[in-house]
Amino acid sequence: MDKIFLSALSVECIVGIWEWERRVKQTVIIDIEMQADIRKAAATDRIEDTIDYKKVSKRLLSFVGESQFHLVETLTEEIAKVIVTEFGVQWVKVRLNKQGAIRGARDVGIQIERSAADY
Ligand SMILES: Nc1nc2c(c(=O)[nH]1)N=C([C@H](O)[C@@H](O)CO)CN2
Repeated sequence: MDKIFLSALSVECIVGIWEWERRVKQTVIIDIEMQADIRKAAATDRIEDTIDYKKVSKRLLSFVGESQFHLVETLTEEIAKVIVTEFGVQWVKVRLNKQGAIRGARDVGIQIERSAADY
């Protein structure tokens, strides 16, 4: 399975369950893997024949940056739904890291895999 990946996309957003987190944006770091058959685009050399990862990154920067979810679970799920439903991706893996959220731990977050059949 060919994949297009986008690693360490850093976005500031409102995410958290504590009162201060509803007012102060925090940084989440997002890793994406998308199933993609890259052979047609490789043969035609046309961006129209593949998933434009720039468009995906711009959409995620906007969606996540404007989001105000409480749980990282909800934010991660909604990111996967945007990618599958808006970009015609058949399978996606999303890993969301809320770095620094837990004292003594560098990383904490969620990793999910979703397919078009899930929506
Ligand atoms: N499973 C989860 N546990 C916790 C979350 C979360 O989003 N999912 N969030 C928090 C706090 O917002 C924390 O990130 C900041 O102190 C705690 N537990």
